[in-house]
Amino acid sequence: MADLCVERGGRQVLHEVAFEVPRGSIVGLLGPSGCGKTTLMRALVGVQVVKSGTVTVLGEPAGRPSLRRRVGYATQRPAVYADLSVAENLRYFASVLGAPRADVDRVVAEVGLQDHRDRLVSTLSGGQLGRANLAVALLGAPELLVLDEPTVGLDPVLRRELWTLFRRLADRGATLIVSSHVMDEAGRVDRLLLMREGRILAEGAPDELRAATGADDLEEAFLHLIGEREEARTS
Ligand SMILES: Nc1ncnc2c1ncn2[C@@H]1O[C@H](COP(=O)(O)OP(=O)(O)OP(=O)(O)O)[C@@H](O)[C@H]1O
Repeated sequence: MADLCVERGGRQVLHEVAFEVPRGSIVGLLGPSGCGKTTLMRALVGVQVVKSGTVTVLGEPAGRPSLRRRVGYATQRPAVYADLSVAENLRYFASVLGAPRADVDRVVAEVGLQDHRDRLVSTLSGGQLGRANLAVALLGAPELLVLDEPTVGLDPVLRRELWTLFRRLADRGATLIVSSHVMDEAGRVDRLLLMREGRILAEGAPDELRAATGADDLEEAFLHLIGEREEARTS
């Protein structure tokens, strides 16, 4: 991604964003609410109108039809049908995506919804709903997974299970871009992109960011970087 600028509602919400993501790695997109994480992800999957800049995904311009089956996207707001069961949703999306039917069982197990597969989506809890939404993105075993806050509303045990799943997928060669505003999750990724106000404030491995700022934890490192930026702006 190079020099990406995006305007929404007449206001610039991404400013010259540039970064590269190594294949087979998990990259965390971290930043406060409204900093532009979702907009950035939308640009990656090719559903965001961009003002300028280039977005290349798996060697092709973002949004190419040929990328549809190679990129999985889980939006923050669940995009599954409330009046269908979990399995019915997955069978439907599998057929739309041309994914094998056997994938339905695989993804249900991966997100831990085996006991709820025949429940109507409208009767699921928030965490179960989020996992059903995530399961759709896993259909067809895409090479790139773009996951917008996939662990929101989950208890710590489920969050840990999902991160174990993300790591397993990366070990199998998938690339994952995962957004979060929970700092304690940030340590689980290979690389972090710290965002603020539509800009990438810093990027690097969690340990590198901690070392560079002399901070004990990532929250402190983030605050340190913001402080540095403010100082540079006012001096
Ligand atoms: N449809 C829209 N029209 C106008 N402005 C928008 C629209 N969607 C988002 N924005 C603005 O763009 C900016 C970036 O929003 P975005 O959703 O990308 O942030 P985010 O970091 O994903 O936030 P959150 O963590 O709360 O989801 C915000 O200032 C937001 O108000």
